[in-house]
Amino acid sequence: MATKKKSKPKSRRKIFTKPKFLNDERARFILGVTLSLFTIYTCLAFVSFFFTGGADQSKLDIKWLELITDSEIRVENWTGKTGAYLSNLFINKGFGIASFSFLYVMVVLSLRSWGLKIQSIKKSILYTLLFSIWLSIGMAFIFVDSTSDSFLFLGGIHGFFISEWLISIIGNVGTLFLLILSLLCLLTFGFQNTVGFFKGLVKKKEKAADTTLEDDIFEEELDEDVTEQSEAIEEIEQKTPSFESEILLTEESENPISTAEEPIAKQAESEDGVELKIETVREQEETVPINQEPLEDFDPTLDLSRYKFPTIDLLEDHQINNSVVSKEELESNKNKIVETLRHYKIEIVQIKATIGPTVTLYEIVPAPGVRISKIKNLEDDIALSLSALGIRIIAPIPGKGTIGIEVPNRTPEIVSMKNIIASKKFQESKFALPVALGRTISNETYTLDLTKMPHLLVAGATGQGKSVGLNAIITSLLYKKHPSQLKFVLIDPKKVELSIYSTIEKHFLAKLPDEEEPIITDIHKVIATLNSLCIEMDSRYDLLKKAHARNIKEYNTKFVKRKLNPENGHRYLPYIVVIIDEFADLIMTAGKEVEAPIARIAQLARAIGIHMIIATQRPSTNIITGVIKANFPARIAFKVASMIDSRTILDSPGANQLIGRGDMLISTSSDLVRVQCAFVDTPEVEAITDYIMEQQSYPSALMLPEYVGESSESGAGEIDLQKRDALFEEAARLVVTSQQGSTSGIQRRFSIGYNRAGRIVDQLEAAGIVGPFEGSKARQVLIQDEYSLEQLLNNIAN
Ligand SMILES: Nc1ncnc2c1ncn2[C@@H]1O[C@H](COP(=O)(O)OP(=O)(O)OP(=O)(O)O)[C@@H](O)[C@H]1O
Repeated sequence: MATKKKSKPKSRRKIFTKPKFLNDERARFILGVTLSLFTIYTCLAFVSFFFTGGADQSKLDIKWLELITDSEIRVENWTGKTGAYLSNLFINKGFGIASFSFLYVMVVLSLRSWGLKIQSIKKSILYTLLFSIWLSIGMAFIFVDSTSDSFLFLGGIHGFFISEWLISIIGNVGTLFLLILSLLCLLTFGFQNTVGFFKGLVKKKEKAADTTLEDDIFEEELDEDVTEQSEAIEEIEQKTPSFESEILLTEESENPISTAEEPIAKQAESEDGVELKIETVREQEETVPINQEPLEDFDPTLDLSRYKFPTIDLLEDHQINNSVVSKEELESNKNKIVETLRHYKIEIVQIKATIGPTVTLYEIVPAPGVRISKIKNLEDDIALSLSALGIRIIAPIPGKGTIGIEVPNRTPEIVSMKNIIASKKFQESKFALPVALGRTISNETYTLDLTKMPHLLVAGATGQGKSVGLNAIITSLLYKKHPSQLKFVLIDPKKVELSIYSTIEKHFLAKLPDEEEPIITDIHKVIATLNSLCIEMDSRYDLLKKAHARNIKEYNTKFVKRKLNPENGHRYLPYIVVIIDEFADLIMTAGKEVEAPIARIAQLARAIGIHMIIATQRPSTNIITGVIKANFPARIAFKVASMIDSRTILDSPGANQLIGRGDMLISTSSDLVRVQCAFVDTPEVEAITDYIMEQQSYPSALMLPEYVGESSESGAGEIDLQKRDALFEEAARLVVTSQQGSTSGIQRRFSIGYNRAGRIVDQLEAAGIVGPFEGSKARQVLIQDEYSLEQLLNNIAN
């Protein structure tokens, strides 16, 4: 079955898939070197051909093998027989000097092996081929006579024959027109702004014609205008520090006359200098559309522009075998409910059944005068009379004034992830981080926006569907997000559940810089990763502050609109989703060390796009502590063993009455919804990750900031203060004046790496300027004023 599943997507994939060995960085390196050297070699051979081709020509009309094996033959070409043969083949027998353009394709290929993309390979091959064909015909057409007695065919044999053929059919003029037309076609389809360029040329000509008449009259005023205008531009430049205006002004200043030539010149005649300044500002605004080309929106997906989102057929339809709830089952349950209520003298006016995937909701409207609390008190009796597990009474159903009794179906349905992903609701969802979880009792697709939650706590006894639930969450995000927009940090102390995602490391995962494993399993690394996320959080907050953005959405919009300059440290911020499977294991072994950074991220990370999903089998109060609970308002409960567990997770009973196999209660703010979790099997997840893995990736996983917490603790004692960092004194002054001893603060202030900043902090600790490492909190500053600091620095220096 598995083979059948996997073969499907493969048959649909592109013919030219990247060879497997190119996934290895070393192989790519060697290939890059080989291609680069070969490009240089070929280039030398071609150049040499112009000087030596005449002398070599008579020796090159034999096969290459014969040529290289015959030791009698000597050639002049600087690159030997092979070079001479190659150049003759390409230049004379092929495309003439247009053969040089093939070197461009080789440069593109070599650069790609080094990880640099200047153009798509397909495009560069296509355009180079078309251009070579055109140039070779063009060259042969123009130089048909001048090279007739030379060894060199500037258009190659290819160009010669085609041009001769064309001339015989449409004559010289026709061939010339055809060449012009085909060149225009090439330029128009090859470069986006060709049409704009020609339009611009025409306009410039028109303007020039208009203004020549006025030029003499306004010559003097123009000089003044230009000076005043450039002053005004300078003024604006100082006032508007934005990235956009910088580009605009540079372009403007390249051609100041053309802007001065326009209406401003006319105004100068009748109005004074102040007016002119105002005109200049308006003029500058109007030029934006003309200069828009360099300001085209930044596209974060461009690096992996050919990335294809997983297709729906990678998922399976598990719903085929679902059986429907029979009428007889519905009738029998209805009768039992009515009878039991009657037994307690409760009359009902209406009863309505809504068949859900796992349970059917019987909605009762009691007769007037019946108190709802009376029915609620009968919960246990009703459950007993229906003698079924998993009965839940909702009295009243919020916002409806009816009473709901959920009765499990005899054969629960499986809700396929395939149907949920294909649903209109999910497909058309505009959520920033859309998660499709399953189906509600009324068979609606249940989706939520993770950014709104903003974190999720998932709990449930073993075997009740937690892992499937986590896979459903991850899968739905993979179906909607491009690798540039989303990164996962996967923490899995159990080492098995999330390992399936390690293959998409370079597309979708984030990890510590020198970490080998894509999925974090070791407790020390978990602590370091969580603290590193805190650093990332701080640095993202700094970026938002600098950009005057309130949240990641606003920030990224500004970045995309090129209002934030990458040279000032700005970067496109992907969402980061941190998933911790088996949180209990972490808290039991590391306690506060994991709880503190988790709580900190949970409290603050909403605005900057870091969201956490923590899952546990053991929903007891020593694991889901008050701190954790307070920071995770959105919770999902699969079936748990006891009502106490249910209260621990949801603050209400109910999760203990679920029926398992993905039956869950989702609590968001005040809402509590029963949802049947979508089922996605491991082979399906594998098919999705394989599909992603086989596509072009980033060179590595996203690198989180370095965290050097623990090493600083042990290292401080061994620091040699004689080998102080060059920034030691400055950093000490910064720490004392700001009374803040954080490594990230020093890193930002001096624009240095985290490791170096960490070493400086170690030295500050050894010198007694800051206190010891205190987890994710900033260190205490032990020197209170600058005078004491200077004394201390003097002592160290002596
Ligand atoms: N949504 C679902 N629909 C149908 N069956 C499900 C669903 N979720 C889980 N199951 C069934 O329950 C089994 C156990 O699910 P899962 O592995 O997710 O449990 P778990 O809570 O993660 O257990 P553990 O905590 O021990 O890892 C699955 O193999 C599957 O057969």
